[in-house]
Amino acid sequence: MNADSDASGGVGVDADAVTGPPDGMVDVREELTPMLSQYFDLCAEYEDALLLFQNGDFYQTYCEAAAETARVCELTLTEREDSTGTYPMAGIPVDNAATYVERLLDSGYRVAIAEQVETPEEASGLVDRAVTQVVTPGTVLDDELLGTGTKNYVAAVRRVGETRAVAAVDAATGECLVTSVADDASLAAELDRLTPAELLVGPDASVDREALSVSPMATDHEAAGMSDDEATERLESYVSNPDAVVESDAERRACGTVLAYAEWTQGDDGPLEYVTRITHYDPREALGLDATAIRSLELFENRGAGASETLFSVLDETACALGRRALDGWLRRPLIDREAIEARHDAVAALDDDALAREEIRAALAEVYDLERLTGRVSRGRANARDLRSLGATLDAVPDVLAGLSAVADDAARLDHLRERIDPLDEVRNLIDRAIQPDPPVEVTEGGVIREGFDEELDDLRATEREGRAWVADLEARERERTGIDSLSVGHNQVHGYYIEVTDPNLDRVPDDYTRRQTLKNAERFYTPELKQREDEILGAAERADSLEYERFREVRASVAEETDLLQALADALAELDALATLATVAVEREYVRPTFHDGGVEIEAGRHPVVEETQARFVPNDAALPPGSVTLVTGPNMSGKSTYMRQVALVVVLAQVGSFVPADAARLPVVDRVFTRVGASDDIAGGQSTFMREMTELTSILHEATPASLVLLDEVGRGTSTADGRAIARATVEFLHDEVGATTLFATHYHDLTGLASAHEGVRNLHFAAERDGDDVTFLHRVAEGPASSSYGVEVARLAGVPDPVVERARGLVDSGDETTPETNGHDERVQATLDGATAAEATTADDALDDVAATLRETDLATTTPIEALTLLAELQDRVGE
Ligand SMILES: Nc1ncnc2c1ncn2[C@@H]1O[C@H](COP(=O)(O)OP(=O)(O)OP(=O)(O)O)[C@@H](O)[C@H]1O
Repeated sequence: MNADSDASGGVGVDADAVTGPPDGMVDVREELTPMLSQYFDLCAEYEDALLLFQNGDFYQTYCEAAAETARVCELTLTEREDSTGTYPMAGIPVDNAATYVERLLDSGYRVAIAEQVETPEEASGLVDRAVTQVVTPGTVLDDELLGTGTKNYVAAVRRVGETRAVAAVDAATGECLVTSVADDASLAAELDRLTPAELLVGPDASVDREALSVSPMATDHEAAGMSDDEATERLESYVSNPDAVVESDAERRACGTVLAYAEWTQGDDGPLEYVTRITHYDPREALGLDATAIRSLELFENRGAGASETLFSVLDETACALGRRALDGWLRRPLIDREAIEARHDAVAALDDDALAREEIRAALAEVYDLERLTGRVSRGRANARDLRSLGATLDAVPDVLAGLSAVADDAARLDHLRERIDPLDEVRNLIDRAIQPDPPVEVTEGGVIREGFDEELDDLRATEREGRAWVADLEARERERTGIDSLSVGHNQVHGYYIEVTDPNLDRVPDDYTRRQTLKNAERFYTPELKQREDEILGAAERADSLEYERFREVRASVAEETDLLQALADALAELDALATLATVAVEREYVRPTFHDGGVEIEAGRHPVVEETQARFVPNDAALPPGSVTLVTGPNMSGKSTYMRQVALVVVLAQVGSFVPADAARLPVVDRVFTRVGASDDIAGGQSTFMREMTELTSILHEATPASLVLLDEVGRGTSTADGRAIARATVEFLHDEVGATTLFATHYHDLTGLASAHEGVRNLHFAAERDGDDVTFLHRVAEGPASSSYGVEVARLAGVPDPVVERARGLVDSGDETTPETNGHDERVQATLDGATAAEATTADDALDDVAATLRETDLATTTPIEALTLLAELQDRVGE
């Protein structure tokens, strides 16, 4: 059904041999013992999952699945004997299954967990087992397996006509999103942005997985909800009026499919109660950042060796997990609605100004647990008493959050809105506080969960139990006195319960009402009718109290679950507040300023790179003034700061639209619709495609998709091919962007002659970075300046490095004979013009190639580490080459 996924569902090893009914049992199917027969059936029912079969304290696997589980989880492979034969067996301890399940997931398996759904006492014969959960990469619920920072989506893609719809569910929080796009490229971009852990592709749709930069597990699932009717029905079990949520049949089907699958993974017993919000969004309502841009701007991932700082890590001063995920989402989808952006700026400004209120809010938010996921667990009936306590503690913090929020001096509409939405849910809070013990055990069936005073019947039972135990505790003293045996003792063990122990020498003094219970080496153990009766009372009361507690606990949990909607709304509001307070904190700590918007170009005063400035002892701020639609060529030696500059411009733009203040002294910006990046070939990770091919593919999408409202960063386009071709492509690209696209562009290049384009095109401008001498060292000032870099900056750097004058002069002469463009004159001779016009004579081409060769060598030479002798040798070599 899933055209794109391979048969193994993305699993690395031969998953079919591991999942499904074990081959070794097929022939003896009818003779299997009832338990193995049950195992066999469940394997057959969940054939694309590795089945964990609970047997007491262990989840067992058999046959090939056992061998694979033992291998992946590094467990011992044992055997199980049965009348039909001996089967390999591997067991995972139920108590810490999470880490093993994680390993299985990492190895590409989905894991079906078949639990005992009745106790051996309840069972008549074989204990009943059922799959209560299928753990898949996209539907993991266990906190231990989920990072707190990001959402974990399972997504489904469906297509009707040209409409490709994507629906995604975050199973841990119940968030459900749906959207559509009109072509495959936008589909890939949207999936890249969602970064689903798991992907279902409907029979009507296709996804080019090669085009994705994420690699979700491909799921080939016979989900219901594939037809329009089924999907509608499925959707109606979540929202009463699906048409208010979905905008097309494709979206309806995508929602139906993803919900059906999510239900299946949760044991397939009806709608998931915690999925209360199905949100439709339009990708065009967010600033378009595709995976390439997210990667090259290092929003979440640092690509430098050994470096770990990213834009997210610099910003992430969030107080709680809710805020962390909100901030992550904001960074993936900056806004494009100016009003909405400014509303965030207003809120950040208000929080920025009021340090006291801000810190009060943040201190209160630090007490907030992961309310989104806790609520998910409560409504799934999976929360334990500790979870309820954490939920209660979160609600306890809410009045403080509100107090802080009310104290904020300045007005901001977003903050007002949050004040209205943040509801301490007093009833829920009181209920949890009254009902649940402050520090309850993990197990909810063994007592110690419900507080005294909450339930009279329970209190009575506990009192009976306590009195009984007190009576037993005093028994030893009483019996010693009655019998006169000083060594008499009262004890308890699991097998025999309470007993009175008398050592052999004293046995003649044992009273008549003692009944023998157990004989030891040097002593006898007895009970009395009264002790027996008390014991029964204690045990009876304890047992009834435990089960009553469990009952009460479930009632409390169910009434909290009734408030799922409100709890989720509260979680959303706290998340937003944390994200805003974080942006305010970062703005204060790192001296960011509030940007303003206008209809002109990008105007940044003393801008900084938010990440590089963190790692650089002295970061040099730079201005940027890019008229709308201009193409700015950035030249300068390697390591002079070109990439950093270009990225910092883009990051300022992105941050501003996230709602953040920006690292600059001032910024006036347009609202940008998309940020495109195409960075140097050398930065590419070797993929299946040749780097040049990849570079050209990326360039194609930029040239097709950029609009006059886009910001484009191009770093050394054309580098991956021959110099002549590369230069030609670079020039044609500049011209096309300038003449046809009109996107504001920053273009870093080593093709020096491109800088001549500035005189022919009004919108093409030059900026450069230069190097200077600092004592004996060459230093890069990292300061941007008008005009192109000197055509002979390599030679210039050689001079600064201390290469002897005659050599420098000779080199300069050689370069000058080819190209005399300098930053001062900003001119270009006829030869350059001829090259630009493409009308180069064969003779000139040969000379060009030699010069290109020299220029390339000069560029690649790291002068900072070149000794004078090496420089001399190099120059001699260059001279030879030009001489030829
Ligand atoms: N404005 C700045 N202030 C201080 N240090 C800077 C600044 N800009 C860049 N740097 C430092 O210089 C290094 C090189 O910068 P960058 O990578 O931007 O140079 P580049 O000109 O793009 O080089 P290449 O042409 O090799 O790609 C950076 O890693 C950073 O440490």
